[in-house]
Amino acid sequence: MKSSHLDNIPSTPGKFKIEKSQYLHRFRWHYSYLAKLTFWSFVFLGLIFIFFFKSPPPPSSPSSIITPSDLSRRSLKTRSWGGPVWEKRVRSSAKIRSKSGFSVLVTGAAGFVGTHVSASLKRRGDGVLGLDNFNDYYDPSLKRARQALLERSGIYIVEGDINDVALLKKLFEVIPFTHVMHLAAQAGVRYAMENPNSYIHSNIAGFVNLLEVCKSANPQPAIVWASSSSVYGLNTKVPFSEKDRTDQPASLYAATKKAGEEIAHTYNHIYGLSLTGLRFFTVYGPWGRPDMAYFFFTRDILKGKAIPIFESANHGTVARDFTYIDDIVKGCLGALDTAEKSTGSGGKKKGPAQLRIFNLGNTSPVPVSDLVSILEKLLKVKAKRRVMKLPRNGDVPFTHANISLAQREFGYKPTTDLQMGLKKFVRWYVSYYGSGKKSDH
Ligand SMILES: O=C(O)[C@H]1O[C@H](OP(=O)(O)OP(=O)(O)OC[C@H]2O[C@@H](n3ccc(=O)[nH]c3=O)[C@H](O)[C@@H]2O)[C@H](O)[C@@H](O)[C@H]1O
Repeated sequence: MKSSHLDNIPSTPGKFKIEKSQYLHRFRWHYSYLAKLTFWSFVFLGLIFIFFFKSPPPPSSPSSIITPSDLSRRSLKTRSWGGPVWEKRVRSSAKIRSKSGFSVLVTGAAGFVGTHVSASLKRRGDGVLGLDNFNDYYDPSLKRARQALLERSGIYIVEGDINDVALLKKLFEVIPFTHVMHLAAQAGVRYAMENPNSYIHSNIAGFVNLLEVCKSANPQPAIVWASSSSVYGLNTKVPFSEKDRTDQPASLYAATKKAGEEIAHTYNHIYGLSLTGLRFFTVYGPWGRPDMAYFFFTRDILKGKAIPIFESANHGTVARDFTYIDDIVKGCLGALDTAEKSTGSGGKKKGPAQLRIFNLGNTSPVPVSDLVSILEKLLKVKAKRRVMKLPRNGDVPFTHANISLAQREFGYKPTTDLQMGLKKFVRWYVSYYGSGKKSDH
């Protein structure tokens, strides 16, 4: 094809010298070609240098078992655990300081319930080691603040995931834990529609990993773990009793907690693990979870932002058996104190072991609109209420606990009503975030 006249027009007008010799032209072309080649060779070598010398070194393996989840985790991040200094920290945190105290591994220790339970155990002289992956389901700076709080009382939180088998094995190698308080989980009922896999990852895969390590440990620990009131799902019989059916979960969250209860049965049956599941009823209080209604209602009321208040069909009330954190902590400690030893060892069952489920609620459901009225009084700000139909997102219209079983077994008796509990929460909230309308968390 013939070139068009446009091809002969220089890109830099005025510099085009048609009379220059062919030789000079070729020399210049070669010269610039060599310069470019040298330049790009240096860039290429530089990149190779950065790749080999700056990439993180492979972790010095304190343990030999590597799982696929470890590998994917490590490809992003180097291992933050292992070594003599780390082991010393672990030992010191888990050291029992009272006669007949326990050594407890608390998973989810930087979480809301985990922080409170860890602090309480430590106060009474038990050895406590925390484990938490510090994920960003909600503001991780709140988890870091809780961590700092625990650190001040000598509790170390190992940063890691319950899916990391090598880490769990290492922890049991260093400390023969008598108990595991398993509170690490993907919480939240509505978020399950946004990120279903996170529930499978933490509440099912993570739980199984933990049980696998516990069943092989010698001695096997007794395990107390967080189930949920949400397992009652669409039940209409009130108050909810542990004997009631729990086969109608309304959310994937509830379904994973129910699955956890069945998985617990299996590990108890095959391996003799002592397992106690606690069905928590809408736990609230200082250092709580910002994804929960009472927490973000407080934030939004202070900001003057509208709050959505759900109502069920025919303008029916939506109510919860809100339970104050201190009551829940007492229930957790009661369950730990009455947990019998696991009967197996090294993966073999030696005899039947304890398997329990308890409701931990407050036994007095309160409509969500009343919760808002209490907050209005405490905050001295009128809420902008947007009443709307309960969305089909996993929420159930009401919860109400029958707590007689926990009462009988370990004297569980909640003592804080919603009015008093929210007063303590608001006091904490204001001291932590300030009462201004600027809190942007
Ligand atoms: O007991 C449990 O097993 C669960 O408790 C908690 O779930 P819930 O009881 O659903 O608490 P939470 O979200 O605070 O909603 C409270 C109320 O406000 C209503 N609600 C909620 C949001 C909203 O925008 N408007 C509203 O009216 C809503 O309809 C509800 O009536 C934990 O989050 C969960 O992890 C699990 O532990």
